[in-house]
Amino acid sequence: MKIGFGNDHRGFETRKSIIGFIKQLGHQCIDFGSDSRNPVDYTDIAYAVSTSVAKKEIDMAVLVCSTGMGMCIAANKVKGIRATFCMDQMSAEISRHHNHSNVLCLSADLEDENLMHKIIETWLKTKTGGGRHKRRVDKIREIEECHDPRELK
Ligand SMILES: O=C(CO)[C@H](O)[C@H](O)[C@H](O)COP(=O)(O)O
Repeated sequence: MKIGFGNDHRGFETRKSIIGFIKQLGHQCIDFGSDSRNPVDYTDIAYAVSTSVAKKEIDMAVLVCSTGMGMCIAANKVKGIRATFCMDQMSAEISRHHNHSNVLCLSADLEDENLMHKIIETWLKTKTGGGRHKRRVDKIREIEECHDPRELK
């Protein structure tokens, strides 16, 4: 598969190892940066990577920032993106099987390299579930299509 990767300055230290690991698993890895310790806004990286997933230029993507949370919030603003923040293999598996996650967000400061690799491997190999899981993900798509926040009182 074609897997995107993006990090901000806080994720810089992990990038080499993660890109290498994704390739080692037999995937193509498309690097969206940032290849520098200079501060960069996680929003810009998350937007570029998520847009590429939404346009189906790439299949899925991994994002890393300090906590993984900023990347996750920004990625989920892009239509078609189901970004999940995972801290263990079980949440990685469920986020794929139940929620059809297409962007995985990781924390450079709370997860070590070995754990990140295990999470990525599990996430990439887990297939999306059908039945009730697909029905619920279809409902997420409906919310995305129809929800107008101006209707909220
Ligand atoms: O959004 C975040 C926190 O949830 C990201 O982890 C960023 O990496 C972090 O905010 C960057 O912080 P910095 O003090 O500007 O390095």
